[in-house]
Amino acid sequence: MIGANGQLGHELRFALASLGEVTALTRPDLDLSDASHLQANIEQVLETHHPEVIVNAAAYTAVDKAESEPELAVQINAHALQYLAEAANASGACLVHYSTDYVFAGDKPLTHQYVETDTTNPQSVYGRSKLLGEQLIAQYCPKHLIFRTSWVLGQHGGNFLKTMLRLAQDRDQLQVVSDQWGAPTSAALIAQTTTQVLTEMLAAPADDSRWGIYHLVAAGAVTWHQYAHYVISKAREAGLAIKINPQAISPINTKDYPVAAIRPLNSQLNTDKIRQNFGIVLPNWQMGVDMVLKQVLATMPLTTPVVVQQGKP
Ligand SMILES: NC(=O)C1=CN([C@@H]2O[C@H](COP(=O)(O)OP(=O)(O)OC[C@H]3O[C@@H](n4cnc5c(N)ncnc54)[C@H](OP(=O)(O)O)[C@@H]3O)[C@@H](O)[C@H]2O)C=CC1
Ligand SMILES: Cc1cn([C@H]2C[C@H](O)[C@@H](COP(=O)(O)OP(=O)(O)O[C@H]3O[C@@H](C)C(=O)[C@@H](O)[C@H]3O)O2)c(=O)[nH]c1=O
Ligand SMILES: [Mg+2]
Repeated sequence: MIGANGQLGHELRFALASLGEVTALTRPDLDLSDASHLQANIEQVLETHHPEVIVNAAAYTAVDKAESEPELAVQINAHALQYLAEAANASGACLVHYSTDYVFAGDKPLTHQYVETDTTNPQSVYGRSKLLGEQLIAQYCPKHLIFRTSWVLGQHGGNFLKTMLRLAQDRDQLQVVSDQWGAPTSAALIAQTTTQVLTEMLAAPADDSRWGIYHLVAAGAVTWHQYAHYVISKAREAGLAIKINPQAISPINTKDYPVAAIRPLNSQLNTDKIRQNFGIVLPNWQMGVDMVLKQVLATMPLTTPVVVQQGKP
């Protein structure tokens, strides 16, 4: 597994262990930005470990920063994957990879979800780099699984949930966009589902029609504003010293939150394909958010909830 120190990488370390021995590689073990040595380095890694499955959880994920360093984002999220896919294919290994809702423009009506075959049209450097990565993997390694997910949160690494908890402790005002819709999806859910699909596919022939691309997101949809409100309210109930009153989290439009990269307004991904091919029914986004919130709060100082005694003057 590559990218073992990311949000998803941490969860994959645990989940994949049920399939066999996991080699968890981090950036110093294999640097995907090292274009001139990458092909040789990948071959070396494969010769050393002889993996049956290569899972790539490494990526350039800084969406706004990518706008100012597109070459690096495209190297890590796309060009590096051509070597990986070629080497996987040559060795007979299958390649598992992750992509994003940001490959879509997000201009579909909000009453509709994106399906795997919908036309892609990324609006950001990050989205374009991830789309090119998908295409290179599909071209160079037919035995692949690409899981498109969205709004990932986990115990380890940075994410929106942690950002909101930090801001809610420091500020008494917050503005959060309320016109982008998607599904927060926990890294643990992605890792468990990957393992479940892989368990089946490792027994499948190289030409099984189920290799390919799948949407893998929690069920339901929220705006970032609703998500922030949910997390901050729950953290306050749990005893975190929240400065902001949840009523002071203001919904704003995307156009009033100027950032470098354009995000999709509709990030809703349809998961019928993974259900039809593998019988996997994904839980609501709240389940993963509650779980991660509990894990994150366990690392923070909480005030003892005030016990109100009843029946006394
Ligand atoms: N985060 C999200 O909201 C979403 C993520 N995805 C996709 O899911 C996958 C996992 O994302 P997530 O776990 O959140 O990402 P993280 O940003 O948490 O982790 C990415 C990992 O990639 C590693 N990495 C970055 N550059 C290189 C490099 N040059 N060589 C080797 N490793 C590198 C990082 O290493 P280091 O720890 O050293 O920095 C980090 O451990 C990615 O493919 C991402 O595009 C899809 C939808 C949403
Ligand atoms: C911190 C903050 C963000 N926002 C907005 C900006 C943005 O539209 C939205 C989410 O902010 P983030 O910077 O966390 O979002 P972003 O980094 O774009 O998250 C994306 O990451 C990549 C890797 C993916 O693949 C996507 O699925 C998605 O998870 O909330 C506010 O409105 N107010 C705030 O105070
Ligand atoms: Mg981000």
